[in-house]
Amino acid sequence: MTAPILRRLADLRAKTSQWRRAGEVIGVVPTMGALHQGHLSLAETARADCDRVIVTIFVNPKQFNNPEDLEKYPRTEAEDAIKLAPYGVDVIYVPEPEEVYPAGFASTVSVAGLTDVMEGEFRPGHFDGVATVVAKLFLQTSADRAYFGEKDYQQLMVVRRMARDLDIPIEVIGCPTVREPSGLAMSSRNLRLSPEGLQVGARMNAVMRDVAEALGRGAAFEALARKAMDDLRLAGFSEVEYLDLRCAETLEPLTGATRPARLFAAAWVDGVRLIDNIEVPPA
Ligand SMILES: Nc1ncnc2c1ncn2[C@@H]1O[C@H](COP(=O)(O)OP(=O)(O)OP(=O)(O)O)[C@@H](O)[C@H]1O
Ligand SMILES: CC(C)(CO)[C@@H](O)C(=O)[O-]
Ligand code: BAL
Repeated sequence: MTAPILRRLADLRAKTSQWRRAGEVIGVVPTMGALHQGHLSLAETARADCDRVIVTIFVNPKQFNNPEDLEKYPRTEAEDAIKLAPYGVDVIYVPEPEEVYPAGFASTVSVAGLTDVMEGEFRPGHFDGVATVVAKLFLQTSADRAYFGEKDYQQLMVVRRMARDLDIPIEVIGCPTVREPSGLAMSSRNLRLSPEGLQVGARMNAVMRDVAEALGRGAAFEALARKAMDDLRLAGFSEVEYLDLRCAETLEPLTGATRPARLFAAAWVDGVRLIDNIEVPPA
């Protein structure tokens, strides 16, 4: 059975206050819809972990630095509800825009430091939009636990910092990236890739895995990175925005796999911006 779709905060609160009174643990999975197996894996984990599960679907205009990206973002609400049916979620919260940003809305949540690099650098304003909407969704749902994908690893770190800094009593849980058999990280934006674009996209993870393996053998990042960026362009990416090796805990840049390290990339194909990140074994 498909879960009820609630569009009004008052209706959501009627449910959550009942659940809280009964002492039930509430989990939330925030999404922008166009659900795929990556999102569904978050719903599955939340279902196994919590008494009540809320999936939110809201295409948040404040986090899109690129108007064309916002306009082309896929919206597939009816299919999304059907895809969620087997996962037994309790409520799908699809707020009307004015439930999130009522007239006169004037506040921004901004996380410093972690947002200076990578996605923050190439998508100005993006993380202010994410932190603001996620803070609102945490407070609106009054969830005890929130589930985010490691595919957006920097976002996961930003959201965790925001919740701690603002004393929002919620545990932010990171879940592994779900991939296509080709290695391509599942993403709603993949829907906009041509068959050739899908093949190019898959090369991102393959190139990253080669770099991670060489780093694990003790190689220095600088030379590897230059070759890997060339490889990505040769594979068909029209632009490679970054290929960075960073500390998995602080996001500081690293020259080799000397600390818990992660490799991050962003590149364009078919006019679509793809991102990925993977753990790097210690050298
Ligand atoms: N392949 C994936 N594996 C695990 N979690 C994922 C995956 N893709 C997205 N998520 C997570 O789902 C949540 C909602 O993400 P979102 O709706 O932006 O989907 P998306 O596929 O990342 O879309 P896009 O990146 O194109 O905006 C986020 O926590 C995100 O990290
Ligand atoms: C967390 C999120 C739902 C906030 O709009 C979005 O950034 C996403 O889908 O990853
Ligand atoms: N996947 C993070 C949301 C975004 O790309 O805007």
